[in-house]
Amino acid sequence: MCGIVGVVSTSMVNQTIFDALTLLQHRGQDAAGMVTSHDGGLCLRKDNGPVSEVFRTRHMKKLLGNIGIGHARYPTAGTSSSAEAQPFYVNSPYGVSLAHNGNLTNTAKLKQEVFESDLRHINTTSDSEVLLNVLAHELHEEAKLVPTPDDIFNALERVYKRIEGGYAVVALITGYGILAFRDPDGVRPLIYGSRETENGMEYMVASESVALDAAGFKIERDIRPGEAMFFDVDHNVHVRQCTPEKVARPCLFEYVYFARPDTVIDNISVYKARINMGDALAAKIKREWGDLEIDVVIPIPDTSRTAALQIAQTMDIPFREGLVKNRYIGRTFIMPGQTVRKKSVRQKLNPVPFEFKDKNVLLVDDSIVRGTTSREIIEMARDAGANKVFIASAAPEVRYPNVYGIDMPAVEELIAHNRNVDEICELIGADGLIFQDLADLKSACIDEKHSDVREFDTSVFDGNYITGNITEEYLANLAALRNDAKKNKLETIVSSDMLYPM
Ligand SMILES: O=P(O)(O)OC[C@H]1O[C@H](OP(=O)(O)OP(=O)(O)O)[C@H](O)[C@@H]1O
Ligand SMILES: NC(=O)CC[C@H](N)C(=O)O
Ligand SMILES: [Mg+2]
Repeated sequence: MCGIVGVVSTSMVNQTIFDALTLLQHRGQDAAGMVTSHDGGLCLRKDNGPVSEVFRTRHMKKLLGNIGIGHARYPTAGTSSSAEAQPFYVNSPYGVSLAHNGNLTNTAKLKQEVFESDLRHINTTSDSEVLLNVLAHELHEEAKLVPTPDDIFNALERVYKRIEGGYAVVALITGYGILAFRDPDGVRPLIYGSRETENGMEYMVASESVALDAAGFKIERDIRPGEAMFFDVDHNVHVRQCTPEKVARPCLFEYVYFARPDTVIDNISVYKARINMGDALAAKIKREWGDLEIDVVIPIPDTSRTAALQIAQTMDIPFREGLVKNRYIGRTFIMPGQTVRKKSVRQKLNPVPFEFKDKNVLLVDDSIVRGTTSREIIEMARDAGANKVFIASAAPEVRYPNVYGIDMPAVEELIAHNRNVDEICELIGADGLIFQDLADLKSACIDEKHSDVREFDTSVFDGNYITGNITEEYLANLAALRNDAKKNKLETIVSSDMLYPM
């Protein structure tokens, strides 16, 4: 779920992109990068690490120009080597840089085509580098020394025909402008806004509205599924619908976990959705555990806070911050590798013992995926002297792999795979466990007044892959390629090979 941003400005963009990436850091904390363009030249900085570490003053000083794109990476394909940090760049045609959020689901086929028909070289195992080369090839096919927006859109229409999966993309075409586009189902989010200045209009396109708000850009609208926008260097905006018009079916997990609560995706407030999730879950708890004595509701920080507070209020039970979060440790779920994830839960969350001692505690989390967090927290609660430990999840059981940009490739790693609620409860060591129902989660996210979205990508909960091209064989290959053990091995090979020294 990387964070992407593109800015066309009337003044230097480096600080604006840096600030936007900082606001999108929760979407990817492994690597960051930025490309800016100045006088026909390009400045690129990317590396592993969080935004504040990747861009030091010495880099910022060199990132010159009024137009640029940025990326905050959570690796979901390839490896987490610095060679796969984004934006990626190819020099022909024009010099194109690209930042991508999501996953392509036909990377292997595309890669072969890129080598054998497009006669291009791919340097890494990243799906985003393949995507960039497909775009570059199709732009090249237009054979225009000076491409018009129509030439660019014509090329992009062919890209849409070739690529499959979930994607939101920003690409800087050096000397011409920024191209932004979203997959045909709108699985991955992308929004744009404008800012009026004395010197003219400025535009920002980003994964989440929060990046626009903070920089003072007025939100224009979400980019529609299958729609492309081109912001040219003269600050004109061009639009083309490249695939048949559809209502977006955004990823339901964005509302559950990925997005910041103050973001609005496809006109649905993430905060409101999480409040509604709390209401629905409280109703289920009352229904199923009506007679249970619960003394205190404790959220598992951070993301579950909004829903947990609502549960406590609805059920008239005290809400307490019984777990203190170390604010300097990132999100656990998007860390690469189970060992580091497990260790970081303990480093990140510490109990306030008297909130647990002799109490019947209801812990609330937004989701239970591998069970890493809940297992550790329940043990902590018991160590702190809790009488009974119940846990409620604002999302249903995650039973299926994700193929559109969340790194959940192997079903065996999912705690709910082939297990019922009682078995999961036993495994995480709780006295009781409740999951939200999928229908309730969907209703919590639907906002009929503000948004036309009625359906979501719910694949991780029900195995229904909306692109229609996901076979058992594909899933088996994905699991074999990207399970935790295999990933560790790949990291070692790639980093020692120094494929792409920076
Ligand atoms: O069952 P698991 O595999 O542990 O995954 C689910 C947990 O991971 C996420 O927290 P994370 O620490 O990533 O981020 P947060 O601080 O935003 O809650 C999520 O909010 C759950 O707490
Ligand atoms: N989380 C994402 O959107 C990742 C983008 C791309 N698949 C990568 O791994 O770099
Ligand atoms: Mg969490």
